[in-house]
Amino acid sequence: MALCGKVALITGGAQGIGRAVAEALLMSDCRVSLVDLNRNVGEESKTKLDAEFGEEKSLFIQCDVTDSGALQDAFKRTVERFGRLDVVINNAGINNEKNWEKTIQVNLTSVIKGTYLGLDYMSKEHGKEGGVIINVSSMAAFLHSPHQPVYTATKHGVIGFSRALADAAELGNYGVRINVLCPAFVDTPLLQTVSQEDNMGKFVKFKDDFKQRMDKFGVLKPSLIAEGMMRIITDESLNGAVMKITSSKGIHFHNYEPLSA
Ligand SMILES: NC(=O)C1=CN([C@@H]2O[C@H](COP(=O)(O)OP(=O)(O)OC[C@H]3O[C@@H](n4cnc5c(N)ncnc54)[C@H](O)[C@@H]3O)[C@@H](O)[C@H]2O)C=CC1
Ligand SMILES: CCCCCC(=O)/C=C/[C@H]1[C@H](O)CC(=O)[C@@H]1CCCCCCC(=O)O
Repeated sequence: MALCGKVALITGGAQGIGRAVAEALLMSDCRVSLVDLNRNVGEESKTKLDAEFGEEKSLFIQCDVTDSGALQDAFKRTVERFGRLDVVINNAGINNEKNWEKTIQVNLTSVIKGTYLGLDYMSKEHGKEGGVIINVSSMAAFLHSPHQPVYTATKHGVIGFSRALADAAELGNYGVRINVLCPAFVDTPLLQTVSQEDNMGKFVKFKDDFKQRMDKFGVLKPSLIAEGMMRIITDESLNGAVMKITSSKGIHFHNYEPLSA
């Protein structure tokens, strides 16, 4: 996909991985809608991006992705403002084993809703021009931990949903590619939550073990995740792909057996 003039919507775009991806897209002359719950951080990020790329290149929309109406409205406002939609990145995520139902709502249910909204605005089924959707999972979907059972479950779910729908998109000629990105530990504010009782609940007692895993596996920079994301966005051959990003192997893909049925 040639990026100049294209429009991307990123949930959780105010900070961390989402923010790094927004910068990479703006550098490629895309226009970007940052959809995020956190108004303060979102407005701060928008101000910084305005100074570097120009005010007209981005939009910040305060939105809780678990509020279906607000998420629908965020897509509508993005298309009203920029006139099109080409890239959807369902990235907003939380780590909360105490309020685990919220974790399912943010990390899985909202990713499903964001994907279906992306299809509404981009699929050839609806007379649109096509595009690409990237759903953010995690290496927790491959290397589960005792500290995050529900977080791990949501990240497994993101992969299953995205790969099944990617096949449907191909069979149905939607013109939309659906792929998954699975980072290992990344240096963002989310990583701080692993030692907080408010987030981990009874699993907080494993916090030292968690930190040992970070020491063992290393912590990646958000800019590397943005590099992987840009590869998925631009490589038109990728559909149903699961990209992993780790310290030991860098950017690479998970190999699945071909369907035998
Ligand atoms: N940081 C890490 O080590 C890893 C992160 N991931 C995943 O990457 C994604 C992004 O995470 P980070 O950038 O690390 O986290 P982060 O905490 O730095 O950023 C997440 C953003 O999502 C927003 N958000 C949270 N709940 C929301 C809601 N209900 N509605 C709208 N926005 C909401 C936050 O306000 C925040 O700006 C998540 O899905 C996370 O699970 C995956 C693997 C590793
Ligand atoms: C919520 C904050 C942490 C989120 C990071 C994440 O998604 C966690 C993944 C870890 C899992 O829960 C336990 C782990 O060990 C996972 C990280 C695994 C990284 C493996 C890298 C292997 C390699 O370098 O080859």
